[in-house]
Amino acid sequence: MAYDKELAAAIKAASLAARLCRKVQKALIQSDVRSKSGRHQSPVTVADYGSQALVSFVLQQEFPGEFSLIAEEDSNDLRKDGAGAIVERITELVNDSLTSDGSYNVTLSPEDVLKAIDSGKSEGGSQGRHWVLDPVDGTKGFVRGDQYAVALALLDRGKVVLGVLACPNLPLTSTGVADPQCQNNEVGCLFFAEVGGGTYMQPLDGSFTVKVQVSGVENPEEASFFESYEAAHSMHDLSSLIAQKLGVKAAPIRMDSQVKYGALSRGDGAIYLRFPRNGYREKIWDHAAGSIVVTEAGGVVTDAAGNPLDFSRGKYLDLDTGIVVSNHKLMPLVLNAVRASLEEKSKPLH
Ligand SMILES: Nc1ncnc2c1ncn2[C@@H]1O[C@H](COP(=O)(O)OS(=O)(=O)O)[C@@H](OP(=O)(O)O)[C@H]1O
Ligand SMILES: [Mg+2]
Ligand SMILES: [Mg+2]
Ligand SMILES: [Mg+2]
Repeated sequence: MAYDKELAAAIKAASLAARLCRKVQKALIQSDVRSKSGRHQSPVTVADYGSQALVSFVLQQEFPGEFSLIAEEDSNDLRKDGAGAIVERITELVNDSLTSDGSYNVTLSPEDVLKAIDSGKSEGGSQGRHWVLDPVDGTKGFVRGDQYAVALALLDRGKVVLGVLACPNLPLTSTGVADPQCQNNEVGCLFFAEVGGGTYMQPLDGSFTVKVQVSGVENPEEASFFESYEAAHSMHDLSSLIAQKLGVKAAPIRMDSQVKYGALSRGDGAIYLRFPRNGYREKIWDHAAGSIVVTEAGGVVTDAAGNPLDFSRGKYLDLDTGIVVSNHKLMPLVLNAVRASLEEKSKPLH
């Protein structure tokens, strides 16, 4: 396939980053978590920075000279007075991960780490190739001890051509995967997809691979749906109205991050509804890897009006109100319910 070399490098980078995150989540201490400066404060941890430095370093080693990365974090807060100790801690984590892997015989300095983090400042767009990274997607979930993902994708001329989602806390076994190799209690999955090649899942150690498919459910009454764990990230009252109109019986599955896309790609549920509050602009790194993982598994990802997501316009996805995911059979029904619910919500109260 056309992007096999890139896919192998992405799997390697995301697996290493996932191992780093796992180590941090196990030992998470108060000083590892900071609030990002700026108007919309959100948490960021040594794992977010360490993961971004590691993925950026590995990709630059594998593809020297032709490197463009759009990633969530930057080193601004790490270059402020008093951040020395945290930069040391990140550097140590990154070097430990590189040593444990063994394929790169290097020790990075704190400045190398800061530079690696800052090489994620590309603007993306519709020309050329760009890597897209969310080093820890679902940082709130990560801090809570719940679900999170390392999400890495490649854009080629504005289209997502491969995606890797490492989900260190997602159990391998699901109701949707009837493979005897998966019948254990192991936790930690990696999903990967290349355009035209389908979607696959592995345990984090890569010891086996299974092809996955989205749910084939056609009757919405039998479908269950995913939404954000955080009520501030998606309007739960709106998704509940949509589910009611569809006749969905099951309670929503609330889960942090793009792990929702991974779980959906193997049929754990059939629908994902995401409705951020007015004014929120979606970033490409929150959906690029997840969307190809679902579409290559036979699903559809659109905005609330049914339009495909456009990853070619820079770091934002400019879209109509929300993101909706399901299989092809359910999609028209889901979009009708979305339309009806949005209309109902926008009617003035008497
Ligand atoms: N206000 C608001 N509205 C919508 N979305 C927001 C908002 N604030 C943040 N974010 C982004 O949501 C990312 C977390 O993904 P989810 O929303 O799927 O997970 S969660 O269940 O809400 O934690 C989260 O990703 P990370 O920052 O990588 O954790 C954010 O990019
Ligand atoms: Mg964040
Ligand atoms: Mg994110
Ligand atoms: Mg993030």
